[in-house]
Amino acid sequence: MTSQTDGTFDRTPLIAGNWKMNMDHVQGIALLQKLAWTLDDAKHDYARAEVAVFPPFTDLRSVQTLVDGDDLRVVYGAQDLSDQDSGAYTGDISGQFLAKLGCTYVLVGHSERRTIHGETDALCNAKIAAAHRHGLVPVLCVGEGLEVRQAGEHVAHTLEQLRGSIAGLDAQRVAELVVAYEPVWAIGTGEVAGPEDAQEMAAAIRAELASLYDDGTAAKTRVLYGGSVKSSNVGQILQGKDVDGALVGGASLDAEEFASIARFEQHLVTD
Ligand SMILES: O=C(CO)COP(=O)(O)O
Repeated sequence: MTSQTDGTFDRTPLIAGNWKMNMDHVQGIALLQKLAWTLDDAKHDYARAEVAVFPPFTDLRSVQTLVDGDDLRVVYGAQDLSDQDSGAYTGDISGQFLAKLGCTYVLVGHSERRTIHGETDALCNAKIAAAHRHGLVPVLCVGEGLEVRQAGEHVAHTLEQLRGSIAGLDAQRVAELVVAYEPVWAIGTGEVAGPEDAQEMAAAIRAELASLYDDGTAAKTRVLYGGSVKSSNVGQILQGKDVDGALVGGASLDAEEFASIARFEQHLVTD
C-alpha cells in the first residue's frame, strides 16, 4: 500500500524493526513479548500493517519458539545471509538455516554491511538469489551517503545500486521484493530525510522498476524508508504515496515506541 493522503494504501504497509547488534536472546524475547502485548492491547490489525522484527542471528531460535508457542502475528527475519548454501564459509549463515528457523524475511545489503564489510551490488545480487533458493523474501537496502547527496547524485546512485542488486530477477520476484531506501546520512544520526525526500526516492525506485519490468510489477513492490524513524515523524513519512512502510533501527528497541510506529495510522495527517 502506498500511503496516500486520504489514509488508504495500495500495498500492505510493512513496519520493520532492525535490532542491529543489540539484544541478546533473553533481552530479545522480553522485547518481543512486550511488543506483542502492546499491539494486542491496542487491537492492532496486522492486515492493515504488517509488523516484522530483525533480531541478531543468536536470538532467532528463541524468537521462533516464542512466536510459535504464543501464536504471535509478528513476523521476523535475519539481518544478513550468505550467498552460499553450505560449506567452508566460517562465520557465515545459510539461508537454509534461516528458513528452518521460520524467518519470513532477510535484510540484504544494509548500509552497515556495505560500508563496514565492503558488500557490493554483485554480492547483494547473489544474496538475493540465495534468499530465493530458500523461500525467504529479501529486503534490499539501498541509499546514498552524505557526499553523494550533497553532489545531487542521490537518485542516480541509489538506482544504480537497485539495478545492480536485482539484475536477472524475474517479474514475480520483483513484485514480492521489499526495497528499503535508507540514506546513510540519516541513519542513527537523528537527521531524517524529509517526507518529500522519502517520497521522491520511493517514486524514483518505482519508476525504475516500471521501466525494467512493467507498471503492474512495479505497483506491487513495497518500498520502505529508513533513517531515524520515530513515532513523531512516521505519520509524515508514510504520507508519501509511494512509501509503503519503515525500516526502523534505534526506535525499534523500545517496545512501546515501536508499537506506536507500527500503529502509524494514528499519526497520519489526512486531507
Ligand atoms: O539503519 C536503520 C534501519 O535499518 C535505521 O536506523 P535508525 O532508525 O537508528 O536511524
